[in-house]
Amino acid sequence: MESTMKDMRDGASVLDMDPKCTVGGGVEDVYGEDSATEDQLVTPWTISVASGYSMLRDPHHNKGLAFTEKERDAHYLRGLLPPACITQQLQEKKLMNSIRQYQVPLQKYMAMMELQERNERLFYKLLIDNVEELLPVVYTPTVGEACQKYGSIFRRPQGLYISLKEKGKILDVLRNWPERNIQVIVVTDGERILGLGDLGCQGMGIPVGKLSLYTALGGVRPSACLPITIDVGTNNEKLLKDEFYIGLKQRRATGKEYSELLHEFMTAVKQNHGEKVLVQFEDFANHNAFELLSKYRTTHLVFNDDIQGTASVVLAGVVAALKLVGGSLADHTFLFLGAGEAGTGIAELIALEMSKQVKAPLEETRKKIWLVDSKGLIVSSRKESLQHFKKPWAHEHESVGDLLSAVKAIKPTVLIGSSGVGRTFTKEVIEAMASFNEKPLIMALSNPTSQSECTAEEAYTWTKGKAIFASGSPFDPFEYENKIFVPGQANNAYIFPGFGLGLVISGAIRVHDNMLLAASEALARQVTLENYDKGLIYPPFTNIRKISAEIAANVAANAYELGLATRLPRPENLVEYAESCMYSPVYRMYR
Ligand SMILES: NC(=O)C1=CN([C@@H]2O[C@H](COP(=O)(O)OP(=O)(O)OC[C@H]3O[C@@H](n4cnc5c(N)ncnc54)[C@H](OP(=O)(O)O)[C@@H]3O)[C@@H](O)[C@H]2O)C=CC1
Ligand SMILES: CC(=O)C(=O)O
Ligand SMILES: [Mg+2]
Repeated sequence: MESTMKDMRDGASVLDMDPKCTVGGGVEDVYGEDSATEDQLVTPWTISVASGYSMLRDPHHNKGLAFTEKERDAHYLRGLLPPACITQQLQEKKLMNSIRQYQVPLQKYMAMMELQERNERLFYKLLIDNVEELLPVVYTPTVGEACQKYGSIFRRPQGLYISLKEKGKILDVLRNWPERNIQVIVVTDGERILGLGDLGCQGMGIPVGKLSLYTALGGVRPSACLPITIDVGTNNEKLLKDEFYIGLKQRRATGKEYSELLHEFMTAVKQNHGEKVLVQFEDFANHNAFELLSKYRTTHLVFNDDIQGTASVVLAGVVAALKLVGGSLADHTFLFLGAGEAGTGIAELIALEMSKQVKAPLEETRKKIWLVDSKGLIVSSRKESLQHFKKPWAHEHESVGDLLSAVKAIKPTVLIGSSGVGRTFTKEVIEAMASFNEKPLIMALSNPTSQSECTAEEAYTWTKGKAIFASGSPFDPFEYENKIFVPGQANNAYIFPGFGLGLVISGAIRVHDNMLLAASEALARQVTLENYDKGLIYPPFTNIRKISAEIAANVAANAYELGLATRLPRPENLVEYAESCMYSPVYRMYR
């Protein structure tokens, strides 16, 4: 092989070589791959210089028709592109026109993924400039369907797959990733993908989607983002029987086998990427999620989006809603349907904020918060049999078996859905909320749209327009009795991009609960009077980069106060500093 390479460098023509080396119509079997028999090993050579044809195929550098005349000359692009030179703005217009032609959301998703693989900057330009329109395409709800069908829409692998097969070799696998300066990893094991359950290896759509938001909404460079799926098998029978399933066809590893693999992963991450890489756990089932978070929060920079990010975004919405419904946090009574990661995570952060505000112990403020799980209201008589994360919520009360009875018994002012089960806020439940509340706050957090506890239309009509409503997946504005109601989107996408940016720019080495409060506070104060007038408790996503910079600055400030920041000296103006660090998708000019 070496002599062949040398001949090439010395200018020997491919045609001078043994013509028998060429098969299947090819004329350049420079590396002898075609001539190798099937069981003969060959080296998969790659050309790494970004110029000419390879530059057009490289999504980090490709600009398509936006390459200027000068660039076309300088980078061997003449003839490889049609003559027209157009601007990035025109490319954007053309692509938006074409994406809008697709009627099926999954087709839009695939068009966006194809763009991301072809021209990364254009992908991010589109996403940033059209965020309200494209968020439901690259994120919830469409990403849920994409994960369900990942096996059949899968073209090129995105992200890094670490399966049980890689046990003992995870550090090597991490080193296979082409980028070196990773700042944020989003990792899932695919067991609780949105409210869609165990999608195994096909859950990869989630880390990929979350990280595109890290870049588009939070300004973290795409090359600093690494999506990872850990494949320990799946208990999804349908996938196990699917011949096109892309993951390990075995039931999920549990216990020691699971925790050893995860430990090897966490150790290798720190070894390969250092102390300051942020690992965001995403869509793990709750029987692993809480344990992973508590195990690694003291040794790594880790954050569980479903427990902590969701808590921060919901607290912000509730605090903002106080301007509409009145009273302080401690004046309200909360009832959750769903006592898992999201439910108990939110409950704990609300109780923490309340305890800071009223200077009362957490044990006291928790009493303002009630949760219902699949077995009914969580009460003290159930304590022995409850999972550990539910125990703090087992208050004194008689048994209550269902949500409607719980609503009638507790009379909450705020009703939060985090069950993953669609249409569980029935007409009776919502009417009951409206019967004893002037303005009931109703949050249907479950994703995707099919799992939402109720629709915006149901919340507004069943409360006769009294509800303040927000949901995890977006709903269109709804007209009721000649008034337009605009539902907010209570989704952790408001928090994690800015939160992560704040950790990155301050060089934080650990996540502290106060940082979640800081992020929440920064988000709540972005809601304007104009937003409130429309019934919104979150600012629109159109301003998300500004919002993310504010969140990042607040989180970073907190990291400095707590002595957890390593980027010294502390920048004077953290908002400006955060903004200056944010990735811009505008094309760079090439020399
Ligand atoms: N909007 C957002 O930003 C976010 C939304 N979510 C959404 O929240 C949902 C739940 O996520 P997560 O908390 O992680 O999931 P978990 O599996 O941890 O928790 C689900 C909870 O819902 C309960 N539950 C399930 N079915 C019913 C039912 N029919 N009636 C009453 N309770 C029920 C479960 O009860 P039991 O414990 O008895 O099994 C469990 O307590 C998902 O749909 C997810 O997409 C999650 C994170 C962020
Ligand atoms: C939004 C999110 O993280 C979830 O639904 O799991
Ligand atoms: Mg999630």
